[in-house]
Amino acid sequence: MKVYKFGGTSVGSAERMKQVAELINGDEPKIVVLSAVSGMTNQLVQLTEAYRIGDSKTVQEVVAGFRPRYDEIIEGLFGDSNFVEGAQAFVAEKYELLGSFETNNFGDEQEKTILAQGELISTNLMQMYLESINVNSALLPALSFMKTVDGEPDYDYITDQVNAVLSQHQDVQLFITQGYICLNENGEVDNLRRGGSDYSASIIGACVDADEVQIWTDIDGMHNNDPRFVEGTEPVEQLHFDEAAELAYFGAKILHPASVLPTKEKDIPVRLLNTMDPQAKGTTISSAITGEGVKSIAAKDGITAIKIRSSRMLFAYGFLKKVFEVFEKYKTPIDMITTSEVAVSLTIDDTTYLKQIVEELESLGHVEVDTDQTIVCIVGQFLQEESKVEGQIFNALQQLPVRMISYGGSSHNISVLLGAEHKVTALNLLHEELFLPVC
Ligand SMILES: Nc1ncnc2c1ncn2[C@@H]1O[C@H](COP(=O)(O)OP(=O)(O)O)[C@@H](O)[C@H]1O
Ligand SMILES: N[C@@H](CC(=O)OP(=O)(O)O)C(=O)O
Repeated sequence: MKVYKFGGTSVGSAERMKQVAELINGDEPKIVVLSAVSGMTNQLVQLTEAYRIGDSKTVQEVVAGFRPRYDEIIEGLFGDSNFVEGAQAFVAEKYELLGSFETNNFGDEQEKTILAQGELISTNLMQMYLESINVNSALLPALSFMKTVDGEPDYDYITDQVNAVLSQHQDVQLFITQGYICLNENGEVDNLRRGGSDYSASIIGACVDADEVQIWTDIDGMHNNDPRFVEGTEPVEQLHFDEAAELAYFGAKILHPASVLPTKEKDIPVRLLNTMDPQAKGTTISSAITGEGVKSIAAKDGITAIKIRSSRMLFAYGFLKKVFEVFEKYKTPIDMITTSEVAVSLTIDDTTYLKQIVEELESLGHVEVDTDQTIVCIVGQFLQEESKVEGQIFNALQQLPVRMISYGGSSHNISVLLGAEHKVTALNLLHEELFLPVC
C-alpha cells in the first residue's frame, strides 16, 4: 500500500484534478489524501471570522463567492449531465450549510465544522470524477477513522478503524480520503491545524504500514533555500528524517512540521514530488544519512526573543530550571536558547501567555522582550572537526545584526536569530556563500 497526498494547488482546478486522477489510476493499492482546493481554507477562515463578529453581510458574500469557483471546476470535470447535476446538488448543500450558522451562537464547534468543508468538497468531487471515468475507487471518510486525543493522533484507534474500513472494500485498490480533518476525543469535528493534510498522510501511512508516503505539490521537492525569497534554488535529492523535520519546523512550507514523526517511527520513506512535473526526481526523506555539509536553509517568522539577566546566575545552579518551569507552566515550547554567565536568551513562537511568562520571569531577573524576530535555520550534516560552515555563516552575515546563534545542539542544525526585516537578505547572503561557486 502507498499513501499519496495532493495539496491545494494540485486540486485547485478541473485540469489539475484530472491530472491527479491520471497519476493515481493504476493497479497498485493506494490511499489518496486530498486537501481543499487552494485558497478554500483561507476563505473558510474568513467566513468563521465573519460569524464570530456577527458580520452577516460578509458571511453572505463569502458563501456566494464559492459558487463561481466550483461551477468552473464542475464544468471542467464532467461531460455527462447526470454527473454535473449530482455535483451541483452536492456543492449546493454545502453552500447552504456554510451560510446557515447563527452569529449569536457561534463557537469552536461551529468553526471546526466550517473549516472541514473544503476537504469534504474536494474529495467528493474527485470521487465523482473517478466514477464518471469508470475508475474503481471508494471514498474513505476521514471522520470515520482519524481521531485525536489532546491534539495528538490516537494511533491505536486510527489503525483499527482505517484497517476495518479498508477490509470492507476488498475489491477496491484506490481510496480517496480527506486530509486535515479529524474528530477529537469528544467526537467533535476538529482539524490537524493549517497545512495538516501532510500530517494526515503520514499518520495514515504509519497506521497501514505503507511502503511509501508521497507528498505531491507544486514544486519538485524540498529546495536548498526558500524559493519564495531566493532565486535559483535547487531541489535536494535526499534528506534524513531529522533534517526534514528541522526544515519543516523552521519554515519550509512544503512540509507540515509534525508530518515527519509518524513515518520516521515506522521507517517509511517519504517522497516529495511535483504534480506539474511528475517525472522530476523530487526529494526522498528516509533514515539514510547521505552527504556532508549544508543541505538547505529555512526561515521561521513570528518569533519572540526573551532575555533574562540576573547576577544571581553567577556561580549558581538551578537558575535555568526555574526559568524552564515558567515555560512549562504555560505550556509554551522554547525553540532556541543561549546562555552566558549572567543572562539567558531564548525564543518562543507561541505568545499566548507572553504577559504571564514575563511577569513570572521578572521575579528571577531583568527581562527584555523583542518581538518580530526570525530564526534562520541551516540544516545538513556538520562534522564538527572538519566543518567550515560556521566560518561561512559568520562571513555571510557579518553585515547583519545577529541576535542569537545556536550551534552544537545537534550535528545537523545551526540556527541564527535576526530581526524579521533582515530575513530575505540573510537567506540570500547565506545562499550565495553556501551554495554558489566562488568566481
Ligand atoms: N525549501 C523549500 N522547498 C520547496 N518549497 C518550499 C520551500 N520553502 C517553502 N516552499 C514553498 O512551499 C510550497 C508548497 O507547499 P504548499 O503551498 O503547502 O503546497 P500544497 O498546496 O501542495 O500543500 C512551494 O510552492 C514553495 O513556495
Ligand atoms: N486545507 C488545509 C490543509 C492543508 O494541508 O492544505 P495544503 O495541503 O494545501 O497546504 C489548509 O489549507 O491548511
